[in-house]
Amino acid sequence: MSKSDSVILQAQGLSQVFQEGLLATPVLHDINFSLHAGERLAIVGASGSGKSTLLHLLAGLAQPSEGEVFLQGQAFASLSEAQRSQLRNQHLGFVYQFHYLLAELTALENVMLPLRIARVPAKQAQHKAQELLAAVGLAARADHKPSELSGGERQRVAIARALITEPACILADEPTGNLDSKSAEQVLALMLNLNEQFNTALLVVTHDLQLAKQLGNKIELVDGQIQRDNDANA
Ligand SMILES: Nc1ncnc2c1ncn2[C@@H]1O[C@H](COP(=O)(O)OP(=O)(O)OP(=O)(O)O)[C@@H](O)[C@H]1O
Repeated sequence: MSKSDSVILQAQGLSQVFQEGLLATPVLHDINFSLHAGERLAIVGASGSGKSTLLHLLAGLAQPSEGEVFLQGQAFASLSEAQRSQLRNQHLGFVYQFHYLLAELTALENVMLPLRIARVPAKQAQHKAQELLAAVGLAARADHKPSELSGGERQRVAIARALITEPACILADEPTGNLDSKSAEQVLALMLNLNEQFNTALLVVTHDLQLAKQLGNKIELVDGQIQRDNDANA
């Protein structure tokens, strides 16, 4: 895999404390790491350890109590809300446990959607969406609606949709959490393949230690802090 040294996403001294009245709940404490172009990283931790909170901060969807997140060298905190969403849309793709495809649109139309929102002409968007559906092995399902696809196929459509804007980084939250083990394996293999093919950095939040192992690099959140582990033979 060709890797460059460029840092895509950087967490610097991130802490998050949720304050409700007099009750302060510290969730994250002094989180530091960088994700480079083409790198893969799993974030694991027990339920309630702060994985989703961290993912929100990394996407610039919430403000940390302390510290900063840099996406392509730009600090989210230094930007307006509109600039933050522009930066996010330009460089990040999202894959969730539930696919969030629009029921009334075909697979092709769902994949095209981010480009249509970005006002890319329909023909161009359609061509790109067809290419990506082929890349995820679903060229023959382009005209199917989500209800006519299996769970694994829907998740592959969601991955194609996340990739269509050519993001530097995919943030995935339990991407295989809703799938049977065979579909989960296929979806993981696909993400690893796309990561190599497009050099897209891949950050996956998961409970699944097997999945984390296959990603190679792992950060474990324990008591709001990082315990790092590198699995060379993953
Ligand atoms: N807006 C909020 N206000 C107060 N507490 C919150 C808020 N959001 C999350 N928390 C608390 O922060 C802690 C971490 O939550 P988070 O959802 O990040 O954990 P998680 O590791 O993603 O959990 P899971 O694996 O169960 O999804 C939990 O104790 C949760 O109750």
